[in-house]
Amino acid sequence: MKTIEVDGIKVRIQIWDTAGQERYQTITKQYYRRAQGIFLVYDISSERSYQHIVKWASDVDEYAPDGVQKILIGNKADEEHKRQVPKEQGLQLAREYGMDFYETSACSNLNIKESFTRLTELVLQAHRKELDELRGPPRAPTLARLEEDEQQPLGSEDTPKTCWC
Ligand SMILES: Nc1nc2c(ncn2[C@@H]2O[C@H](COP(=O)(O)OP(=O)(O)OP(=O)(O)O)[C@@H](O)[C@H]2O)c(=O)[nH]1
Repeated sequence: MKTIEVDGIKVRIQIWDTAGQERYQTITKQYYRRAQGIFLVYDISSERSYQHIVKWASDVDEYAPDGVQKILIGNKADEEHKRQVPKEQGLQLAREYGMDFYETSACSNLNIKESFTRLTELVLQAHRKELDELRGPPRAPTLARLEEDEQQPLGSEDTPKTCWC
């Protein structure tokens, strides 16, 4: 679980890292059904992992809900010396699928926040109508709610902690 702020809205996202290995695929497919956003990730130092994206994308088409948002990721961008997949090749595939594309590095923290924020933005946009209903028209009760929120103790769900002891 992670809370991020997008467009002034605090969004709590639940992240599942599915197993890549073939033997877990029966389980993996179960997770697609409730997904709202999906990262398709390959390793820039492995042409083979890039080739697998076609299979992942077709599984997502088959098992994920229709409106699911997808982003293509080329991870391990810190391993430039081992690169087998040119950035242009990743971009090209993303264009074909109509997806955004990021090269990331979990090691150097490159584009991690950016890609999660973007995927969340896309999910929010896709659910804009429900979101507007949630926000509701601006009216007095909102003020009352704000006052209530201010009284929440430090360390409650979305309040950043200043001390963990
Ligand atoms: N250099 C580098 N190594 C990475 C990066 N991200 C992950 N790794 C390494 O790659 C290996 C595999 O990482 P995992 O997170 O297990 O990859 P995965 O795709 O979830 O693997 P599966 O569980 O088989 O699906 C580990 O040794 C990680 O430390 C990265 O951005 N850069």
